[in-house]
Amino acid sequence: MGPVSANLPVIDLASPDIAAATKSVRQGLMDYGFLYVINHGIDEATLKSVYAESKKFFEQPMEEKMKHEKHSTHRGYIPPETEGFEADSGGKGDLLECFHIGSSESKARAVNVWPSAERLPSWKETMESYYDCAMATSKKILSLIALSLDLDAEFFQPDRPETILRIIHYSGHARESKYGSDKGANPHTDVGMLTLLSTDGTPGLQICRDKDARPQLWEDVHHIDGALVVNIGDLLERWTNNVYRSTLHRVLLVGKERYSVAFFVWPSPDTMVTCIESCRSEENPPRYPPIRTDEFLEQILASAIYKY
Ligand SMILES: O=C(O)CCC(=O)C(=O)O
Ligand SMILES: [Fe+2]
Repeated sequence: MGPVSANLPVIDLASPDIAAATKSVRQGLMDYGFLYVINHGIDEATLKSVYAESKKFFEQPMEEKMKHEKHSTHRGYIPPETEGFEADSGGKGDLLECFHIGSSESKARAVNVWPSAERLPSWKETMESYYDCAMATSKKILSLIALSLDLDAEFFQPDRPETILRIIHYSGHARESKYGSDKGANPHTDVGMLTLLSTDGTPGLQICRDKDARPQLWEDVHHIDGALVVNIGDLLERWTNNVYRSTLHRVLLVGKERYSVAFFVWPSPDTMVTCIESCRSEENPPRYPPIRTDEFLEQILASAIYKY
């Protein structure tokens, strides 16, 4: 059997038919935990400059990139094969390299690190501008998700969101691996509330809807021009009492370089995550006790393969 394609719903964020959009969001998050969004408000020129700047950073010599290596507050450059170790992958980390930028109003007061302004004069401005666009788009999606759960549209709007903008580069070839890694990104779920993903169109992203099935069935998430991919993380899965799914995904290498940009949104750290009313019933009683967002993230990050 050849590769299977995931048939994710496409949500038009500019559609006046909110009821229809809400219904598709619900179906997509129940079936896949993944969606496409179109008319998302991030224009092509913005994305183009993000990719151009991303390329400029990753093209630099390793020695230059390592000057910005990620520090204890998770901001900065992460070289290949340092993260994403799967429990059973025998020490094979992700082949991707990436750069993390966080929110400036973060609880931890973590400071961002930036490439040298002399070498890359437009880098910071370009990424900050994308950050703002991605946040505005994420807020629109969070409204639809809230409506899809019979909640007030504002329910998930974080007042002090914790976010990571992750600029990613895949070299495309496993032969560059030092430790025998063979995946761009090992199978994982995202930990937070919402992920907004843009790619340069190069394939490789796959999802597995039933992580316990053997053999696992991996479905390709194809690129759609003009669309962004959205998925939810473990925190929203818990909040919805497992009604919405935080789906396992990975990135295979396809023999060609690949660039992508992921934007991870978490609620404010003091937000209580308590089973949403419309997600509980006699047949589906609450599975988890209430927990504060920061406590949940602390617990889950201890076991997750990604530490952000
Ligand atoms: O690069 C991609 O397409 C996905 C990246 C991803 O899943 C992640 O960074 O969590
Ligand atoms: Fe992910």
